[in-house]
Amino acid sequence: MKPFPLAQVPALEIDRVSHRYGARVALNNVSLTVRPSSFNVLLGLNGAGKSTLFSLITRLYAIRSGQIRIFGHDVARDPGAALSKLGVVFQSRALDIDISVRQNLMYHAALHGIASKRAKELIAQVLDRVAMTDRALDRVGNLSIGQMRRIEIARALLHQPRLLLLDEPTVGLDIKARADILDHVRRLSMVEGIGVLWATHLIDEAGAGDDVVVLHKGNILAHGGLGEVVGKSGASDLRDAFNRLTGAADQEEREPAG
Ligand SMILES: Nc1ncnc2c1ncn2[C@@H]1O[C@H](COP(=O)(O)OP(=O)(O)OP(=O)(O)O)[C@@H](O)[C@H]1O
Repeated sequence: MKPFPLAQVPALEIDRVSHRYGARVALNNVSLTVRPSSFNVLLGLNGAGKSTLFSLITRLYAIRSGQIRIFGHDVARDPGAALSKLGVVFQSRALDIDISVRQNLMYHAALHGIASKRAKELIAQVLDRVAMTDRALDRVGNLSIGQMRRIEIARALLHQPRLLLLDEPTVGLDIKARADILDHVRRLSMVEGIGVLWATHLIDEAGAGDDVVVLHKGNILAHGGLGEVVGKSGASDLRDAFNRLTGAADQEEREPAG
């Protein structure tokens, strides 16, 4: 990973975070950093711990071990300041399908305490960012799944967050819609300087300029630029690197040292 300029506070810092459900360890001493203006692909198979990590970052679950900071604000101690900088697109559907796109966004703006006049300006901006301006008055239920995803992204951007988390945002989308959404969010990170953490099990969603985090059974196995992760594991491409890293970890689990 590129070093931080001294003045640049990380968008997200996860510092030695662990989480258990009863006896099951879901996250084991996880540390990772997301820089502003960077696109980070959090790669993990089912059960890797991606959703658990997102639940801790968003305070759905209490952080029992370790620390999480958003632009330097500790999520546990200073949640208001930390969460005001955060936008989230969860796996589950977040829109009311019986009302229009604009009504959904007005409702979300009201939840964030944004006054109606300002909300209208922000809604125009976010719809433009996801190329959905012409659908503002449509009932959400009439949109395709890909278009709904774009509106969910617009909704997450409404309060102008500087860090955006997306949990498996392309589930259920066809190849074209997937590529479009990836492209939109990559552009947001580049053009607007938003730090993005994009959780997926789809290896081909990681692109050449991205940072990659490999999470497997609650452990971070690699974190860095895509080229660096591939190079360090002696692999030919990211798929090969992922298979080598997770295969070696599984082997170690079967044959613990000592
Ligand atoms: N509420 C819960 N109670 C008990 N175990 C849980 C609970 N939620 C998750 N787990 C376990 O914690 C581990 C991590 O799950 P998590 O949902 O965070 O993974 P994930 O990477 O998001 O997977 P997926 O892609 O399938 O959603 C798994 O072993 C899972 O079975």
